[in-house]
Amino acid sequence: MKIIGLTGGIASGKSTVSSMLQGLGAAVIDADIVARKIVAKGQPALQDIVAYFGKEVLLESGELNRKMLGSIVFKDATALKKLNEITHDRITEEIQKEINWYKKYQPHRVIIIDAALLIETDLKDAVDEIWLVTIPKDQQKFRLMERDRLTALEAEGRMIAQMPMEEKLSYADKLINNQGSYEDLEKQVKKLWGMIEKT
Ligand SMILES: CC(C)(COP(=O)(O)OP(=O)(O)OC[C@H]1O[C@@H](n2cnc3c(N)ncnc32)[C@H](O)[C@@H]1O)[C@@H](O)C(=O)NCCC(=O)NCCS
Ligand SMILES: Nc1ncnc2c1ncn2[C@@H]1O[C@H](COP(=O)(O)OP(=O)(O)OP(=O)(O)O)[C@@H](O)[C@H]1O
Repeated sequence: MKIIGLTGGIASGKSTVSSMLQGLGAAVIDADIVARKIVAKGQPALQDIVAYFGKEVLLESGELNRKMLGSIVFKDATALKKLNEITHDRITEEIQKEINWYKKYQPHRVIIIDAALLIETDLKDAVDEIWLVTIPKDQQKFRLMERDRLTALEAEGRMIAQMPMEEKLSYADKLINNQGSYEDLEKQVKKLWGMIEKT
């Protein structure tokens, strides 16, 4: 079983690529979904978040107010660092558990770990290969603003919270260029999938 780390900046197209790979037969673990799971109501990570950020970051239901926490951390590097300290080890641990579950109960030839912060965290050590989705900054910003209905300033805040793409290049085993159409993207994904099938 091969474990591939699929990474790239926010809104570069990772989820689009991972759903294409899922269609071709890969199992996908999405770090954003895992990140939601570990801050669910009653989880220790949520208690740590409330202890640091205060009850204001909770909705009336007692769940995390993600929009509010996002608006705090993506314009305050110290707050983001604290949130990362609370969440990252727990996310990596949960992903490792999910990998083990797949190995035991539902073996797949390929598992994709879809994670924006794969290189920035210990997750890079859990994968056999790193695939990087690349996109020019302007296009990334445009797609991010469109998808999440963000202002230019909000989009920039999220983009600069991540390692620049140029720095990620040296970690990548394969590059996927998402500058073109969905069809261009799918062609590249199918080609990479074909290469795995041959190994
Ligand atoms: C700040 C939070 C509450 C905002 O929630 P929201 O629902 O608005 O966004 P969502 O979780 O869907 O993330 C969207 C994208 O933002 C980017 N992002 C998320 N967290 C971070 C972070 N800590 N640093 C940099 N970029 C991040 C990623 O590209 C991610 O795909 C949430 O992102 C969070 O809890 N982040 C900390 C956990 C984490 O690092 N998750 C990313 C795992 S790879
Ligand atoms: N080739 C493409 N042409 C046009 N739009 C695209 C293309 N690829 C992706 N998109 C769009 O760009 C946006 C970002 O893509 P996607 O959600 O896959 O990014 P992501 O890297 O998973 O983001 P995140 O880091 O937030 O999880 C989405 O609205 C998606 O539909």
